[in-house]
Amino acid sequence: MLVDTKTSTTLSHEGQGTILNNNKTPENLHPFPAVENKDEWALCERPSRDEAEAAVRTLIKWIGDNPDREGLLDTPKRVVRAYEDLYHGYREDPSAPLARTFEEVNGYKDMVLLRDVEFYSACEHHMVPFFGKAHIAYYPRNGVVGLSKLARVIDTFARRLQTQETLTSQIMDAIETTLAPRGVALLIEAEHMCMSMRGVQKKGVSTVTSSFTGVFENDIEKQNRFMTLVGER
Ligand SMILES: Nc1nc2c(ncn2[C@@H]2O[C@H](COP(=O)(O)OP(=O)(O)OP(=O)(O)O)[C@@H](O)[C@H]2O)c(=O)[nH]1
Ligand SMILES: [Zn+2]
Repeated sequence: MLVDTKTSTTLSHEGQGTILNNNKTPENLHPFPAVENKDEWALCERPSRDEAEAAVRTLIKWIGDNPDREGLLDTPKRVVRAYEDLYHGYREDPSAPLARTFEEVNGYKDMVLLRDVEFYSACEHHMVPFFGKAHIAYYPRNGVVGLSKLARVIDTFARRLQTQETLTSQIMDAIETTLAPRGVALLIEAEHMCMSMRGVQKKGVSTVTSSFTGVFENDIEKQNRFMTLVGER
């Protein structure tokens, strides 16, 4: 627990965000929560742009360079702008893309599969990229969803600080909760740069996570069909 003396607000650093324990609602809150810790994210406070840029200057000095030399003068601004792009998932509602479904599909009820959806994320331990492909399939219940919307859900969660396991489970939860299909299958394969360019330095390791719900869960044949359609790796 930390106490912010400027505002006399009690802050806690448990979980993914800074939690304001009073009932005030500052204007600069991050708007959209991850599915499983909704209350926590709804209360996550955002520092000012100036504070974020000052933090980048500090890191430049920490690594041993001079933030006042010409080539680095605008770098804090660029980094903060790049972070807005790289971490845009924090400002997006993961359930929004799935809100609209199409029922006029002539009764189509079989599997819909998106194969090889490229994504980029960053590991929450080192803030270093991990990237790869997601393969996602579902059996429609009441209608189908626009294909790009499933890719948007993947990006909304990928563009946050993540572990691959959490990413997998959050994508599944969002689809289950919002679309409520008869079943969902998800396979994610990714390379973690924190394992290849630093630390243990093992290049080319593919980490694979998977999750099956609904009609996929206890049906090995459906799981095998999904894996066959995804293709031999
Ligand atoms: N389970 C899981 N681990 C991850 C993921 N991304 C990175 N890691 C691992 O997170 C671990 C963090 O380990 P720590 O021992 O706390 O940190 P560290 O001292 O920097 O570890 P090294 O990476 O081994 O140098 C490492 O083993 C990483 O490979 C992920 O998505 N899921
Ligand atoms: Zn890492």
